[in-house]
Amino acid sequence: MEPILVVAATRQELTLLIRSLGARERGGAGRRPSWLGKVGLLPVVLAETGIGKVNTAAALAALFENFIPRLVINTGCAGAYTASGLRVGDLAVASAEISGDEGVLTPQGWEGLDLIGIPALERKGVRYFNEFPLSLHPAEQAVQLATALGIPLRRGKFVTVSTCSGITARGDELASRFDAICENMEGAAMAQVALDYGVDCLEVRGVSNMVEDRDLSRWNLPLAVEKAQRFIIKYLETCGEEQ
Ligand SMILES: O=C(O)c1cccc(C(=O)CC[C@H]2O[C@@H](n3cnc4c(=O)[nH]cnc43)[C@H](O)[C@@H]2O)c1
Repeated sequence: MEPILVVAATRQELTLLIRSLGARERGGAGRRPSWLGKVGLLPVVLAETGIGKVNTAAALAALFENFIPRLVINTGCAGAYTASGLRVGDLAVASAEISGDEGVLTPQGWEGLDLIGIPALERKGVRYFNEFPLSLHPAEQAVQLATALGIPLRRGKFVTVSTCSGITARGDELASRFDAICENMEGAAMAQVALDYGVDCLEVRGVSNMVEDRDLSRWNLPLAVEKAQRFIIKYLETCGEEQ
């Protein structure tokens, strides 16, 4: 049975999963640590990619050269945009990922890679510039599971940034430009590499902070990563039951 792969930027975002799945360290993720565990009969590989798009892309390329999972799940925390309806501790599922700061700043404003005319990825005749779709079925399953469990979760577009928005106005600008609900630093890299290798992908993040004028006293990273991991465990259990 092909494993499901779960990736996160930091160890904190995987610790509960590693423990709950009785996972043991393995190789095969390039220069990054990874573990193999099980949910019932379902094998699950967990990998710590490091922060940001470069680390995520490097880790996923190394992993996919080693094996092709049936699904890759990106988890961790995220900053929610003010108009999203999300609150700290809620969950968010990506319908699409957007590379939010790859493009050109012109005198008329920001433009994406389409202005340059060079796509980030071309696959099966489709040119992908800044936006990468995520797989529909796993996201719908996640929404249904959250509804059944009474867990607050919203599905919408995520923005991936290299410069985090520590200013309310910048977050509001990205939210309205891309019609997005939250931001992070890795998801677009996962979605692009998964699309390139033809691997289904899902992204579920816990909201650690609102994207507002930077005030770390209002953040709750431990709550966000715990909520996200507890939900991923439930999701993996439903995948295991389908076998
Ligand atoms: O110190 C800061 O100002 C700061 C700003 C954004 C994120 C952090 C982190 O410590 C977490 C980075 C980590 O978590 C994801 N994340 C969480 N919140 C956000 C956000 O508001 N904007 C972008 N990324 C966020 C991200 O995927 C990283 O892996 C500190």
